[in-house]
Amino acid sequence: MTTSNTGTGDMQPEVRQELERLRDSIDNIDAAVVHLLAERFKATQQVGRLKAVHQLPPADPGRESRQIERLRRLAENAKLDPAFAEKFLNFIIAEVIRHHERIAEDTANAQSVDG
Ligand SMILES: O=C(O)C(=O)C[C@]1(C(=O)O)C=C[C@@H](O)C=C1
Repeated sequence: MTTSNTGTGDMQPEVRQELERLRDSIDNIDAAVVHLLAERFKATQQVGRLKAVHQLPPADPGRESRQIERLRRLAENAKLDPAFAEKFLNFIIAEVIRHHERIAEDTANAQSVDG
């Protein structure tokens, strides 16, 4: 067992208060991020269905390059590390592409059953 302070038990009241205030703010921001991501995935699910029905490829590398370019610029202006913004977008897009592939598979299977 170490003696390092990992909790908030032995903190000065002013420090504890400031930490709580900042954490409330962080919790609100995290909630907003989750809601925004949920909305984004709702939109991409619709794109996935549209692509599947019209037999378009799940990924569009040209579109991704333009999104990354734009997001890096936005990040720089917002004083956020553009490399982090790019990694974050790529992480989300990889998940979207997995969803698109699943939708395409399900759509193809449904069409082969329907004849
Ligand atoms: O815009 C599209 O074509 C999408 O499928 C959406 C999206 C994205 O998540 O933004 C995902 C995959 C594509 O490679 C490009 C962009």
